[in-house]
Amino acid sequence: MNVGILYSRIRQDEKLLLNELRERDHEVTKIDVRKQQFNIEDPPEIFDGVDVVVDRCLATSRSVYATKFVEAYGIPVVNGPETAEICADKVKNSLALVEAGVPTPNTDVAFTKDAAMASIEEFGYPCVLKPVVGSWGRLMAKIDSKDAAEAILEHKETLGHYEHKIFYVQEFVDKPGRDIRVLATDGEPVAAMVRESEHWLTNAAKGADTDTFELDDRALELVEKASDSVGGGLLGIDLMETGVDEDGNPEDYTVHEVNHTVEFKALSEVTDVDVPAKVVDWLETKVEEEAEAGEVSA
Ligand SMILES: Nc1ncnc2c1ncn2[C@@H]1O[C@H](COP(=O)(O)OP(=O)(O)OP(=O)(O)O)[C@@H](O)[C@H]1O
Repeated sequence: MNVGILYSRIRQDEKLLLNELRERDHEVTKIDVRKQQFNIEDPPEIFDGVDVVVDRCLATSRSVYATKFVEAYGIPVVNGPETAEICADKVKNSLALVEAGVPTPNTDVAFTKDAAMASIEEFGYPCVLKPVVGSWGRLMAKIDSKDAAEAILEHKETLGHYEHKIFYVQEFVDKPGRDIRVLATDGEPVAAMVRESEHWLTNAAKGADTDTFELDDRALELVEKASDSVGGGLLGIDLMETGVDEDGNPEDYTVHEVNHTVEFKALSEVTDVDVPAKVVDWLETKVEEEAEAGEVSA
């Protein structure tokens, strides 16, 4: 098959994917989105012969628009634009999870400093303020006091980009010093890891320690539901444990986020699972299914 990779920078994650595809003799078309003009009717030539497109754009806005074009050109794309749109925005992400009955941290959205302050006081201290768009834990604030809240809100209102004027206030989850990242393809886990840190942000990008994690039935159920809630695809599903029993086993979970252009280098390093191989297996199946569906409707 000919796999188009939408990208603006080739990271280690993309290299892993490209190596696996080439080892299996698949053709790879690298599509640097910075160099394309996406016409509303005629696809750029680079898409000729491409069977499936994998979106690996770093910038969310590019992901959302470029995948929309690929879909309009009639080429299967993972993840699709609807999924990208939900995952790219924490508000849409939270709403989708709630609608699907997936436990997720309670969240308020407010449009003014005063309304946000009322939410913060309601949640109590500490609570969390997140930018609606962003990743790697950037510009996230754990608010420990009213003084801190006032300062952060004022900074955001005065200095922030317009997206920072949407205040996303969330309850603080007292997790056991770690969160769980599951890489899943259409709700089927490929591998999972815990990210452990003394810092309240436990993102791998922030230097957290990582280790493998065995998913129990409840986690499996939530991963499937969380994936469905955003339309499926190759996703990174982030969970926090909301309690652990005497033996250190999770009592329940809350899903705080589903990521659409998920990084898997850190996971590959920690697990025995051949992550890129699993991802390419899934892609191959997807393309076969698309081809069969095309033959049936033809
Ligand atoms: N409500 C919360 N209570 C406690 N800790 C939280 C909460 N929300 C997030 N965290 C911590 O902050 C980290 C980053 O959160 P989140 O995933 O929402 O941010 P992000 O910028 O989208 O990160 P990434 O892109 O790596 O997923 C999580 O890994 C978790 O450890």
